[in-house]
Amino acid sequence: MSVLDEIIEGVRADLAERQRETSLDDLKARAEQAPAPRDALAALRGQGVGVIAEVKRSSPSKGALAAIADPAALARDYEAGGAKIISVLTEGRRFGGSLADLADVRASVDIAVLRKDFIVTSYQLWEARAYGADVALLIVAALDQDALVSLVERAESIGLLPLVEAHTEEEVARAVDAGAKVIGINARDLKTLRVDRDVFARLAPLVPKDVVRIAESGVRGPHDLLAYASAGADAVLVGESLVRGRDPRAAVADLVAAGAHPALRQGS
Ligand SMILES: O=C(O)c1ccccc1NCC(=O)[C@H](O)[C@H](O)COP(=O)(O)O
Repeated sequence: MSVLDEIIEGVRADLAERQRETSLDDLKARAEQAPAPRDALAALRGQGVGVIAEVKRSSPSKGALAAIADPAALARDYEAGGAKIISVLTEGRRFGGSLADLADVRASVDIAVLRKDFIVTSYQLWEARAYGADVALLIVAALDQDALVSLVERAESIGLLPLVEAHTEEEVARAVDAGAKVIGINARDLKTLRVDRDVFARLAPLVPKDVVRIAESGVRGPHDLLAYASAGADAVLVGESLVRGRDPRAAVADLVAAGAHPALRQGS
């Protein structure tokens, strides 16, 4: 069984527990009460190469990364540093996250928030919206094509922007066929956990020009942002280097400054 399969097995077990506790109707009612979605697509299409800053306590590849007692305070630092979107890992077993983190972060910042999890059912999309997410991650490798298409449509119908994540040529083609407006290319192979930053440069040309391209994983500092930008990234998604650093606000600001360089993209 691959790491991704193991993660999803745990996600399904935890999901079954939550589904026993909260009916879909109750979840939909909560989603109705949630604050209106923020326009993440406009943010991503704005000037410069944007930064999506992640709240990440631990990971399967690195184990414990940072305690993060107050995810909302970290998110406010990210926002003050100029992040365009906050990513919140809500998977509990391997990443130490929760839906409570998502709600806390969303209530504490004025920018859009991504639910980063292993979404396999529409119930999780309703959860994402109910707890305040504006964007939801859909991982192509975790879904068959019918499920991917249906989750992209369902996400959009309830006001979530789907960020569709691909790792291979075939997965990029599936993301495009599913109608993704935003495609993330993850440098981390979810089967081996190896990070290969060159994957982005190889796959980005396969993404149509009108689709936002996000480079995910492996950003250690401005030099990696600039490399991804020169390969066509509209934004980068950064976790580990921000949560491990001493000053997350300054680290985001350094990335944002690099992404605002006049030689890079000027928005669409
Ligand atoms: O981070 C992991 O070890 C991991 C393992 C298996 C599935 C997903 C995983 N990470 C999720 C992510 O995609 C990253 O958190 C995100 O791209 C940020 O990456 P980084 O800046 O390298 O922490």
